Amino acid sequence: MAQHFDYICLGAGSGGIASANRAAMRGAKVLLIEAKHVGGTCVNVGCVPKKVMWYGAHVAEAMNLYAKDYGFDVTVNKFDWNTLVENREAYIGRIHDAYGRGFANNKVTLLNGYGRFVDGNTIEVDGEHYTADHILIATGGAPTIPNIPGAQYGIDSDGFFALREQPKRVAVVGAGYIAVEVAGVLHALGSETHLLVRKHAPLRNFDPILVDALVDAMATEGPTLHTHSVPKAVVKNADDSLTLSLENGESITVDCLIWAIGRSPATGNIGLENTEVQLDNKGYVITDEQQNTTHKGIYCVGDIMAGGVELTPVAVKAGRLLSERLFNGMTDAKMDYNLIPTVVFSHPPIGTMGLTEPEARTQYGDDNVKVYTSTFTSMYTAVTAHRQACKMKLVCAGKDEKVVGIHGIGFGMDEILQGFGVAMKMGATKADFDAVVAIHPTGAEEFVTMR
Ligand SMILES: Cc1cc2nc3c(=O)[nH]c(=O)nc-3n(C[C@H](O)[C@H](O)[C@H](O)COP(=O)(O)OP(=O)(O)OC[C@H]3O[C@@H](n4cnc5c(N)ncnc54)[C@H](O)[C@@H]3O)c2cc1C
Repeated sequence: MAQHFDYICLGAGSGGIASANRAAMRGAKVLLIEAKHVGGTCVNVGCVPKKVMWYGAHVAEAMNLYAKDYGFDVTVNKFDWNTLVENREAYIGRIHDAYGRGFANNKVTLLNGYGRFVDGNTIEVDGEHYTADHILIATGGAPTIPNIPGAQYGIDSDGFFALREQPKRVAVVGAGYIAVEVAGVLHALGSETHLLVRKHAPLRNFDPILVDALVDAMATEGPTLHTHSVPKAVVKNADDSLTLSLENGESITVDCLIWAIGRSPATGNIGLENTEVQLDNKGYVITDEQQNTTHKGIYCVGDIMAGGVELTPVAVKAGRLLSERLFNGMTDAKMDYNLIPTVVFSHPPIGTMGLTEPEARTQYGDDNVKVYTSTFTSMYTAVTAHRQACKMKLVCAGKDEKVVGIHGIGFGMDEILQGFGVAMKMGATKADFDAVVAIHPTGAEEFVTMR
């Protein structure tokens, strides 16, 4: 006989865990099903290992680019990739343990296995049936591999985190933030790194000030950027190296090829044909603004949601709000997908929120947009031979100069943005920004002193 629960969460990634825990805290009997590792993409092959590698890259940059001018006579005998990876995985292990304690405290039942819908109320895992009044789909996504000859010789971002040896020469293909971050880390840690993008620059949808500054930083610091580079085929050579040929006739030979060209939703094999859940033409689950799918009693949050924003805190917040609605009487609870701040852990890091300048000009008209910018040398690098620029922009709209976009690239930007996000969410104007006394000397103070 099927075991019955109030709520089943399919997928124990960012969204599933957050929703399961919150539902259980509100008294629901919850089953959380996970096919691989608790924590999903973010904890195992996303944000967490990525940020650890980025910190590793920071240490390398501090020693290689800056230490000397701060008076340190540093001799680096070697860098042991495996030590970094082992310490990273041990940390992830501790996060897994913490999840386990959380589930025990909240009385969430965790089931290891691959779940499929049998019908709108039933999930099957390894031949057993589990029923629930409410079911959440939070199965996330997976990296996309291009459909070209020899593509299988490359690895994806999951494969990057599985590397137990540092590649000597590596090509990262992709123009999104994952490609930029992976390439930046490998370069800083000492791999000869090539970043190949289809068009004229990476992160093309970001504000131009960020794109231009990132391209400038790559030109002086690396990795080597190859623009207008569309992959055509990959060949494995006798010495195990890989030659990637491009549609523009060029080719590049490396030891490791990483595809970072985007992600696809994990909706293909979960039995949705046995429900009335509708997908869009790319396979993402269609929901309304309260995370309801087209099948009553089935919900969806996170990376597989059509029109969503593929970030961990978005999945977490949507999952929690859904549980508050279903199990705590907050009938109006819904996620606000507007004005979501985000950071790219590039070198230097990028922080961005709201409209880019071109978007604001289209939305409000040229006459109603005023832009403030600031360019300076990050003080961290002001005393060193190697200088690094910091660039910031405020995009303001209307007579009251409401801040509708905030963009920055430079040292510390990853930690700067969150507080400004609060201000923007509250509808702050340029005058509100100016009314705040600057914190000196910081990079952040530029955002409240722009003329
Ligand atoms: C390299 C990389 C770096 C990233 N960096 C950041 C970052 O810095 N900041 C940020 O906010 N976001 C980042 N992200 C994005 C972030 O990881 C995702 O937005 C987030 O994990 C989405 O959560 P989710 O719950 O939708 O799905 P996931 O976290 O992907 O979880 C889905 C889970 O469902 C499981 N599953 C799938 N199908 C089934 C099934 N049938 N049965 C049982 N279980 C199943 C999967 O195994 C997985 O564990 C990064 C992603 C990548 C790939």
